[in-house]
Amino acid sequence: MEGKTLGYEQCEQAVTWLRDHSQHRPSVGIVLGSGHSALADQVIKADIFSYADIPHFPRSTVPGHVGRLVLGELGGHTCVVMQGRFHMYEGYSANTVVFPVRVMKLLGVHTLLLTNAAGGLNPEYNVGDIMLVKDHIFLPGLAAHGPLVGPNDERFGPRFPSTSDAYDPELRAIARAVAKELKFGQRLREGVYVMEGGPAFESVAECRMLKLMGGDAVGMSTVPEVHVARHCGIRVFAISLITNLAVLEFDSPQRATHAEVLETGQRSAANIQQLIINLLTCMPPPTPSD
Ligand SMILES: O=P(O)(O)O[C@@H]1C[C@H](O)[C@@H](CO)O1
Ligand SMILES: Nc1nc2[nH]cnc2c(=O)[nH]1
Repeated sequence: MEGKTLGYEQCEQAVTWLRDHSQHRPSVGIVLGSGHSALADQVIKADIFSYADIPHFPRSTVPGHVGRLVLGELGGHTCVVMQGRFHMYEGYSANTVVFPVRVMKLLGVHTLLLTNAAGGLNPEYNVGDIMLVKDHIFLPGLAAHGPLVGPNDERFGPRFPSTSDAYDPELRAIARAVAKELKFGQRLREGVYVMEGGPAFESVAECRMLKLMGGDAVGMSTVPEVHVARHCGIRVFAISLITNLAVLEFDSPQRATHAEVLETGQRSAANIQQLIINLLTCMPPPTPSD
């Protein structure tokens, strides 16, 4: 496990660097998961930075995670877009995984839109469905392997934040209306995302357990980012693209693969992009009180 703690001062240094290198002052943050990176190509007046050039930023190591931060205009908002995220299974601590979200906070971001690729646990789900995340089960977090473990920095938020209200109901309602306009029909779902540590995909018995626990989809990310975003008062919206179906039968020949995850991501890119851009367009414009 990589051990350097990235705190408030390191966030400030990254923010200073970004403000020196871009005129954009983003109010919306977007994190693009596996196979979703093409959305960043839609950003207008884009300033594009490799993670390698930004002070204290970790490096992307996963195929499908480009490793660039894009600042510019999207859907009428000034946005900062992560073209690729960090995962705990890459060997990064939870503190490192969430560093960019804290940088976003200090940049002035008040709303965070997260995307991920996930395996469908709910038997009604199909590959290509888009699930609005209404809640989560944070398996590493339940065992104190979350980003808020350790000394609490009150400049970010309180010691004991609530997570029962993590996923903003108003943004989900707008997304449902947008999906209706886009005629997504049954492809639009709303459910519970389970985060496991990875990098191995789940065994059949594990998939069965996660389904019994109330999970609709399973993945390896997102919830650490949600925890720190809510900790520092950022409004959160998250979607999972169902890229594959969890294997729930012991004698099934089906296997989850990262190649299938990326392939489904590419096939569904247009739908995800339309949903996010239309959501941004319908989102109330940022006000100073947000
Ligand atoms: O970053 P996300 O959560 O979209 O990536 C998922 C989880 C693993 O990183 C990878 C497995 O294929 O996709
Ligand atoms: N853990 C997990 N992560 C995924 N990411 C995309 N598909 C899956 C999956 O089936 N399981």
